[in-house]
Amino acid sequence: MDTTLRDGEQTSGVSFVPHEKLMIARLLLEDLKADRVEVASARVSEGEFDAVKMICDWAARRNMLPRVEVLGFVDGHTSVDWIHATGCRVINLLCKGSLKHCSCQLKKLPEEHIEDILAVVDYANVQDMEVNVYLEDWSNGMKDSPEYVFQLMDALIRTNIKRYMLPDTLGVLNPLQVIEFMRKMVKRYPHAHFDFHAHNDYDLAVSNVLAAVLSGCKGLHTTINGLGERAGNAPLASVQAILKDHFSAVTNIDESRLNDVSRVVESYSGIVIPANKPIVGENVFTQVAGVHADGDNKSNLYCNDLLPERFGRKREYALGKNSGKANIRKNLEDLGLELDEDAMRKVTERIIELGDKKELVTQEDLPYIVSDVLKHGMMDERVNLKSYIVNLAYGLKPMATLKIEINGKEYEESSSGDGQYDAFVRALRKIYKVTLGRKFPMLTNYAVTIPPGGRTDAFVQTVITWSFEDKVFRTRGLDADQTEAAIKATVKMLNIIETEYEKMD
Ligand SMILES: CC(=O)SCCNC(=O)CCNC(=O)[C@H](O)C(C)(C)COP(=O)(O)OP(=O)(O)OC[C@H]1O[C@@H](n2cnc3c(N)ncnc32)[C@H](O)[C@@H]1OP(=O)(O)O
Ligand SMILES: CC(C)C(=O)C(=O)O
Repeated sequence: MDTTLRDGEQTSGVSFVPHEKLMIARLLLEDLKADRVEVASARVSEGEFDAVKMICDWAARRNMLPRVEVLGFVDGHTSVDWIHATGCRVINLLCKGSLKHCSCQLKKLPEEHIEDILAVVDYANVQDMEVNVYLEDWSNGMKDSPEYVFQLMDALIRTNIKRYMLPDTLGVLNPLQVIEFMRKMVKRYPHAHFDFHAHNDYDLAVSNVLAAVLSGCKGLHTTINGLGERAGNAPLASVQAILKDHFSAVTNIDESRLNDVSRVVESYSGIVIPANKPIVGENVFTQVAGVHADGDNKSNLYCNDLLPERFGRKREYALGKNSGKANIRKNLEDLGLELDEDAMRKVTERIIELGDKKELVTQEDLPYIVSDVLKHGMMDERVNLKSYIVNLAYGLKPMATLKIEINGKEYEESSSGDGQYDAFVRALRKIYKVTLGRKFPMLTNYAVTIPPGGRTDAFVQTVITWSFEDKVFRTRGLDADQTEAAIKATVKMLNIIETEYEKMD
């Protein structure tokens, strides 16, 4: 069960608007094929009600409604009515799984809490709703008050509750404890369906999920990118990969869509995926060391079962001070370029030199480096920025005017924009789209790095990611001025796409 839209939204700073929730629910159910999704908590807000209703309307049209779940509270009729009115037919009832929570938060005796839960379950049944229950703080319950957990379970097991969802609410368990506690539950209630809900406070969420699987638990809760309260939940991508590769488990998840869905959630949540996050991080399929690239060239010696193509990704070979000839050869191959041994040595030396100065070298930089090192016109520049002015004035919109030569012809254009670079790109877009009638690439990411040290004259590196037709590529600009660095990266992009325009013409 994926709970990106409920626990994932409990990540500090994350709030999805209804159409984003609907889009993510569709991706989870239709593209990734998650078995179940928890999309909200009841009573939260009007916006949340609208979002759940939109998701349920959509799911009902596709016969997926039983796969949509909403968390509700032990509050008489209130949560059940709220959820029922959205069209959702599954309530995940938040019950207290430790004596401490029952007595300190609800200020109830166990018998009173059980009575309240049974009343909600009865009412949900009358409304024809399926009921799952959370035993919130179950992990501490098993440590400190197991007799309470069993008293609760003994009462609930006599009802038609479908699933018992066991959360490690504060992420305090280790895998050995998960095995011990989960086995106790399975032994005492052999016919019950248990879900396990991990939290990552000790970075053990994924390990704990696997321990739960080994101990007889039947359902797992995950989120995209591991979003969730505090340190988050178990990330779906990692759990899926481990289940398949280490346990030969079969799930319905379509791995090839994991990366795309992760990117959508990254963008809607605003929580950037760490570059080293397994499966979906930017760097995890990039070999850096020259020895690795060499081994891959000879016999894929540095590849494991996590082949990037499984997840809709591609292996890359970084360029920098740890590069050897093999990294460079791999990148040249991708560009359809070939160099002799001497040229190869010179280009390798230059890349190492740049890497030593902390400069990032992208694949798109390679033709320029080759051209520069070999002093011949390999990189024939068909787009030249002749002149430009960008200005910033208090109280006025930034303006840009530029003159550019494209395939020997000069064009001039001006535009205002939300910032200097935005004005520059708008002027450029006018030339490409209006004057030349061409498509213009979409800027999908813009990353600025400033070396530490607080110097205002330091070089700024701007790396822009573009998407054009079915290609995604990055260009880099380096300058003491941030706007100029971005403009340099943009002109590199324009030269790269010239060949694409040629193919289209
Ligand atoms: C571990 C988890 O992730 S639990 C996730 C639960 N989900 C959420 O909290 C969703 C977001 N929450 C909200 O929008 C709000 O907190 C609401 C609408 C649920 C309640 O809001 P408020 O009425 O303002 O109460 P508030 O947030 O201050 O306190 C929570 C109340 O719920 C009660 N409560 C706690 N757990 C439960 C439960 N399982 N069932 C019923 N009531 C509960 C508390 O005792 C407290 O009641 P009190 O005010 O009578 O002391
Ligand atoms: C909703 C609750 C049970 C939860 O997310 C948790 O306990 O971690």
